[in-house]
Amino acid sequence: MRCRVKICGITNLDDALMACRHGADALGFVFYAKSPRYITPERANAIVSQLPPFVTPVALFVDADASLVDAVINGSARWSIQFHGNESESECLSYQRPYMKALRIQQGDNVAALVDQYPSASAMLLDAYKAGVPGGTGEVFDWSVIPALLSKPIVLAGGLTPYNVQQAVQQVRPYAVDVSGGVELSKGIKSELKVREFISGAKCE
Ligand SMILES: O=C(O)c1ccccc1NCC(=O)[C@H](O)[C@H](O)COP(=O)(O)O
Repeated sequence: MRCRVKICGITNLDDALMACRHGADALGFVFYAKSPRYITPERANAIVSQLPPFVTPVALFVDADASLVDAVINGSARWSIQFHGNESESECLSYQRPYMKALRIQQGDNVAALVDQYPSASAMLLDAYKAGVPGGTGEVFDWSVIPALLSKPIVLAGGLTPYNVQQAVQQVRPYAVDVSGGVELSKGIKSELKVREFISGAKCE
């Protein structure tokens, strides 16, 4: 089964359409004000309204107020959600949208038990842990801590690049891979060459 690709931290229409042209399956939009990839709900919904079909926009939050989540998802029925903070399953479920829950993995974590805490999630995103940095760290975690069989599709994230994504896919066999910093020219601005190479490397059988 081919590995799907989410390009995260989209901040402008040109990068969104470029990623779609190269085969991105999902685009991530960061609604966390401290991130250099932060985008307003209005700008994100303007981009989403111009996306081609068969690409999923993913709204990314870190322990956000319901008012912010609603301001984003009420702008389009296409939104899927990624909860990247300490959100409980009941909070994630309350928005009645398909969602992924991100887990920031540390050595010694019982990954299977953490995944099982979100039975209603459509997938679990496994990311690197860095104290004080909720995501977009650019750091890889030890993929060997990921059990071969888990109760949910896995989206692998954290420090992926065009140079390590093929190894990541072959070792972990995730449902999808996710990248933000590894395909950028600068924070929030994507490199077409890196995006093209990343997607090519991720989707090779
Ligand atoms: O991308 C961000 O700036 C970010 C900030 C705060 C919370 C989450 C964030 N990104 C979430 C993602 O899904 C990233 O793609 C993921 O953390 C991997 O980032 P990177 O290591 O830069 O590829």
